[in-house]
Amino acid sequence: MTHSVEAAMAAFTPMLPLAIGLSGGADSTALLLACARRWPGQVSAIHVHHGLQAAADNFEQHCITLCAQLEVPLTVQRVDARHARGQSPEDAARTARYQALQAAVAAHTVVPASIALAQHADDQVETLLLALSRGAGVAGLAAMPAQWQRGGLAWHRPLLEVPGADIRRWLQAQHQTWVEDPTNSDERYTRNRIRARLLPALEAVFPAFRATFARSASHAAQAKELLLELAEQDLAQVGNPPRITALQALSTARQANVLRHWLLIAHQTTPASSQLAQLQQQIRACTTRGHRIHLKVGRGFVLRAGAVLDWYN
Ligand SMILES: Nc1ncnc2c1ncn2[C@@H]1O[C@H](COP(=O)(O)OP(=O)(O)OP(=O)(O)O)[C@@H](O)[C@H]1O
Repeated sequence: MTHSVEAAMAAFTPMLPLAIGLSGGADSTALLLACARRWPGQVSAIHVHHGLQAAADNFEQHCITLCAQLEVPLTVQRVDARHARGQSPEDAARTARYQALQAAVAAHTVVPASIALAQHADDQVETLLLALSRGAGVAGLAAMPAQWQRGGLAWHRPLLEVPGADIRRWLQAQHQTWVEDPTNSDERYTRNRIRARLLPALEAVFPAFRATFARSASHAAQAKELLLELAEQDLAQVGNPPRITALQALSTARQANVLRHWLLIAHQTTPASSQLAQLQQQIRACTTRGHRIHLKVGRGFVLRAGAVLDWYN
């Protein structure tokens, strides 16, 4: 089931004070308005000024006007979101935004206990479809969590079960304006093509897709947790660096799971599916003293070092 803005707000019980990540678009404008009414004097806003588009100043101006009208303290954090090679502009902007939100929280006069972002049910479906289009595993299919802890703060997405159109209708009913992001209609971005072309088709074929896709994402999120627990136990068993004979004693799926975990937590790298398959084949074939393993994996190489696997880059 999807929820109305009112129902989602009724179910939202963050630790106060609360900061809202305010872009100036419809969704975060609605979230700020609803939260400022519900917890007067306990809500602040943070706007990250990307300087990416000419429209950035309009967003900032809207945030200043809205916060003044609601008597909500606003921090504007400027960032340089230029993207590094191999990183998409959207990813760079997102990473810079999370860092800026965190930095702005520390600079706030009243440090909030929680921070809320305004992603909604359509955003969740888009994230899930993007994950599917990349061939993601369970971790990607888990899509966006409704809450998590990071940097001593509780992060929330209270509108994650509310359809985007309902948020806009709610805002119109409150006679509240917002700024339309001009890049939202730019179909060079995959996310926007999904929104413009796929969501209407899904609506026609599976009218309940927002709720059912969200259910799948939460099943995947649960499976992701189990895989993580198992990987932690298995890594403790095979050791870090992992012993080859201990890896060989695991089933193929479990071995893949623990190898991915080892590479991520010990070396901050993620193997491509084909690299992992090759590595597993080498582990299987490693039955003699002289068997060499030396494979490109993620950002570096895995090699055999006697009885264990090692990694370098
Ligand atoms: N420039 C920004 N400054 C502060 N928070 C932001 C900014 N951009 C996005 N956010 C927060 O992250 C959430 C998700 O961002 P995203 O870019 O997916 O949405 P958006 O289209 O900007 O949404 P909205 O309609 O709220 O503006 C937003 O709802 C908002 O809470």
